[in-house]
Amino acid sequence: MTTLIEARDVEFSFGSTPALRGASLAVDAGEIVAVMGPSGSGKSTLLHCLAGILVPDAGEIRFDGHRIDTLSEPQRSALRRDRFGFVFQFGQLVPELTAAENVALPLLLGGVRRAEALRTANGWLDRLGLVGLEQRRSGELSGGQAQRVALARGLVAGPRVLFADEPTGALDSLTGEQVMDLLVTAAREQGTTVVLVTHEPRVAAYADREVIVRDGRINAPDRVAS
Ligand SMILES: Nc1ncnc2c1ncn2[C@@H]1O[C@H](COP(=O)(O)OP(=O)(O)OP(=O)(O)O)[C@@H](O)[C@H]1O
Repeated sequence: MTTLIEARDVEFSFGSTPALRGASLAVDAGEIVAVMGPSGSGKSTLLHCLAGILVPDAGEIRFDGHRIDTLSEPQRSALRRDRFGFVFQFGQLVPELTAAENVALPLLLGGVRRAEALRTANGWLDRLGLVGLEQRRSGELSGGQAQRVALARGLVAGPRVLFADEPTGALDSLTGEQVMDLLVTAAREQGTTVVLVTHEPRVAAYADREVIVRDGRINAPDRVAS
């Protein structure tokens, strides 16, 4: 297996509050990893460092063998746009845009023409069971529907890595499991690597592997020796 994303001895503080205190983790290409741990242990901060949103105070982050923590903000922003997809707890759809336009957004930002971007977006909405809702705005969707739109937007550009931070956190358990089913199926079909932050064991059970963050460190061995 090839390591696709790696954190080595990563430290990060918000002012005087340490959030990561020497976190190390390696995720293989195509792997689905659930990051678990108590509230405030550093899960979201770790995800943000792995995704090049936050820059660690110390340690290294590698994507595909290359350091990303040393890149400039425009370079990291381009990397996020071109290689990574994101799904957050509250879909964070743009309320003024339709479902199809929301899904098309990453393609439009990547320079794809509008008609083609919307065609691809509609294909994803279809795949995630949202036919007929293409023209709805986020205020006209249920929580589960909005989260499926957010998932479509996270996957539409064919990212190498999907970063999902509590993607089912705002959903009831049945709707959450439907979203996880769709997420895992789509990721496996595309070979997309997934880093999933969750505090719900039922959600983590969809992953290939669980790691536990405690006090800013990865507590469990991040890999079972084979
Ligand atoms: N923007 C911020 N400003 C200041 N402190 C922060 C900020 N974000 C997080 N922290 C602190 O950093 C530590 C780690 O937070 P983080 O959000 O990574 O934890 P988490 O494990 O994802 O928590 P939860 O499960 O509650 O979402 C906590 O002590 C938190 O209070």
